[in-house]
Amino acid sequence: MSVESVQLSWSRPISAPPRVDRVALFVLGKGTVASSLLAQIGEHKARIVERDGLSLEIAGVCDRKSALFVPRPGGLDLADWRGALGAAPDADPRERRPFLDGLTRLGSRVSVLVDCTAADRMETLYEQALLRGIHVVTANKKPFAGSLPSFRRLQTTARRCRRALRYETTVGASLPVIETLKDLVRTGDRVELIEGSFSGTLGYLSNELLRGVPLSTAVGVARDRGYLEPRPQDDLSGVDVARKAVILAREIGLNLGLEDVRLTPFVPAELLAVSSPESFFEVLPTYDAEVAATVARAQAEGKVLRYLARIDPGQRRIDVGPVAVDVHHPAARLRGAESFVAFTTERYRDPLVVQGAGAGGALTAAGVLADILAIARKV
Ligand SMILES: NC(=O)C1=CN([C@@H]2O[C@H](COP(=O)(O)OP(=O)(O)OC[C@H]3O[C@@H](n4cnc5c(N)ncnc54)[C@H](OP(=O)(O)O)[C@@H]3O)[C@@H](O)[C@H]2O)C=CC1
Ligand SMILES: N[C@@H](CC=O)C(=O)O
Repeated sequence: MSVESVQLSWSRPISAPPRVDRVALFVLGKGTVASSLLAQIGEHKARIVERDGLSLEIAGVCDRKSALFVPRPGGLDLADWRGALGAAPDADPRERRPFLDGLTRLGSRVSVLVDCTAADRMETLYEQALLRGIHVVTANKKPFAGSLPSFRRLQTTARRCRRALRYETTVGASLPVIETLKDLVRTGDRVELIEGSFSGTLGYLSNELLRGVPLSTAVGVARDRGYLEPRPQDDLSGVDVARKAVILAREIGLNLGLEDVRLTPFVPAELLAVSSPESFFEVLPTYDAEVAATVARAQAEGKVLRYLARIDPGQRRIDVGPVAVDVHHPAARLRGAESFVAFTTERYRDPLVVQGAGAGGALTAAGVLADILAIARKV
């Protein structure tokens, strides 16, 4: 290369205006996580343009009943997205393909389907998105803890289509649990044990029960703070923790599913038989005394009640349930809605521990946003 051509190629980027790439998002859900995500995008949009050269545009948003698609540069006006969605026509949640096609037609540099629901059978929609060149970011655990063949097919489709499928927030909200585990596996470490307290909600409830707060009161506060699953029975049955454990187990190559988890619920089984969330909240106070007595028994023995998960790859075994731990146990020190995940590996004989608040709309939304930005910055 001549001196002249080097000077030319240097002078161009310095004088050119910084490039801004459009990132089109289609958001599923308008609940705790989705609404925090839209608020955060609205608040940080200008800074993200300036710092990362990325213009995040909401091309569409939907709930169970309606869907709104805004096929114009700039996307949805975030000042009144709720009103606009409220006025949008009804749309069958099983038929989202036209929105995916619309998203690809926008011609943005990056398109992302963002799932902030806990809906079943989203695997099909994710595959349809990936096949159209759309990346997927999701907080929904079900597609990763459900049918093993569907989960593996999804991973293969993402790889084949060279599109990202990111689900960091499915375990520990915005805590860097999944990427940490992926890095251990990618770099050839051997995971010997994964243990921890995977539920922000159950961590919070355990702490409140220890302070003498009735279960029903504590669950009400957890709901108001946005910690609970859309179906609170999923938290209190331990199924939400079991899903997280299955997700982590599959990351280390274990072909296990929910049916393999040895699960003991957080609350008496009869309470979990109540089907709707509304009736669940009604009958909850009936169980306050029984749950308080269990906590008191552990306290009388100088122990602390925690809800823990343990994944033992050697035994191909997952255990999830309440454990009365010694006061020196790492889980005994957790505060508020904190979670922790400890990885014992060939390299980390003293476990590598990820710990911090593990639930809540703002934190989870920040994790979803981080996943979106990680994709857009790479493309
Ligand atoms: N809250 C938290 O701390 C964390 C949550 N998560 C996960 O994030 C997801 C969302 O949680 P959260 O925001 O708290 O739940 P919410 O109940 O607040 O919101 C769920 C939203 O999903 C919408 N929805 C349900 N089914 C569909 C569908 N088929 N198509 C479009 N929209 C649908 C609901 O619509 P409608 O409004 O019509 O009912 C609702 O707006 C869950 O999977 C949860 O496990 C993950 C980590 C932490
Ligand atoms: N309900 C869940 C939310 C995050 O996954 C929890 O409390 O951990």
